[in-house]
Amino acid sequence: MLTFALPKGSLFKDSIQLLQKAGLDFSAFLDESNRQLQITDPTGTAKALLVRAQDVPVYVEYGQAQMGIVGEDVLREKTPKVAKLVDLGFGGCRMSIAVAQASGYQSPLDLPPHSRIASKYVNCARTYFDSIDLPVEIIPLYGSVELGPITGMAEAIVDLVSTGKTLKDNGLIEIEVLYHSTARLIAHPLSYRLHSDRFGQLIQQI
Ligand SMILES: Nc1ncnc2c1ncn2[C@@H]1O[C@H](COP(=O)(O)OP(=O)(O)OP(=O)(O)O)[C@@H](O)[C@H]1O
Ligand SMILES: O=P(O)(O)OC[C@H]1O[C@H](OP(=O)(O)OP(=O)(O)O)[C@H](O)[C@@H]1O
Repeated sequence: MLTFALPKGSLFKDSIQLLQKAGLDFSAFLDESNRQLQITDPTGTAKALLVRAQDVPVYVEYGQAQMGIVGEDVLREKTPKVAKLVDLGFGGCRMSIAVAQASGYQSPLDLPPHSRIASKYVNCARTYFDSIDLPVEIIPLYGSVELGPITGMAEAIVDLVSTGKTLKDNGLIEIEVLYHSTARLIAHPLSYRLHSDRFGQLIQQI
C-alpha cells in the first residue's frame, strides 16, 4: 500500500483535493471531529499520514511514506534526501527579506554588519547572507517572525510572503526576494525506482 505524508496547515486542503482528482479520497481528514492522524483511502490502495509541513520530508526520507506534498521552501531549508517529482502549482509564496518601513533600509546591502535577522528559515537566511558576504546574527524563531523588527529585536526578517498582508499590517516592507516557492510532490528515491509503474501512473493522474 502506498503511503502519503500530507501537510497540515496552508497546503492541506489543496493536497486533499489534488489527490481526490487522482482517485484517492482522504477527505476524512477534513472532518474536524476526527482526530485520526493516519487514514486509509476507501479503495484500500493508499494510506495518508497527517503531519506538520516541516515533517513531511522526514517521513519520506525515512521511508515511512513513499510520497509526500511539501513546499519548495521546506526542501530548500532542510535539503532532505528525497526525489522531487512534480511542481503542483498551489501554495505559491516567496521567501523574502523584510524590514520595518521606518528603518529606511531599501536593500540588504544597506543593513549594517552584524545585524540581527529573525527567521524560521535559518539555513536559507544563512545561505543568502553568506552569498552577499554580510556577517549577520540569525535569530531562530518558530512563528510570528514579523515581531522581530517591530519589537526591535532584529533589523530584518527572512520569511514567507504570499499576499503581503502580514507585512503591510505590521508596518514592514520587502527589500529582497530570495526565491519563489510552490508545493512539490516528493518521493522516497528507492521506492520511486522500485515502483516506477505505480508512481508513473499516479503522477500522470495528478
Ligand atoms: N501565506 C502563505 N500562503 C501560501 N502558502 C504558504 C503561506 N505560508 C506558508 N505557505 C506554504 O505552506 C507551507 C506550510 O505552511 P504553514 O504555515 O501551514 O506551516 P508552518 O507554519 O511552516 O508549519 P507549522 O505550523 O507546522 O510550524 C509552507 O512551507 C509554504 O510552502
Ligand atoms: O503574505 P501573507 O499572505 O500575509 O502571508 C505571510 C504569512 O504567512 C506565513 O505565516 P503563518 O500563517 O504560517 O504563521 P506563522 O509563520 O507565524 O506560523 C508567513 O510566515 C507570514 O507570516
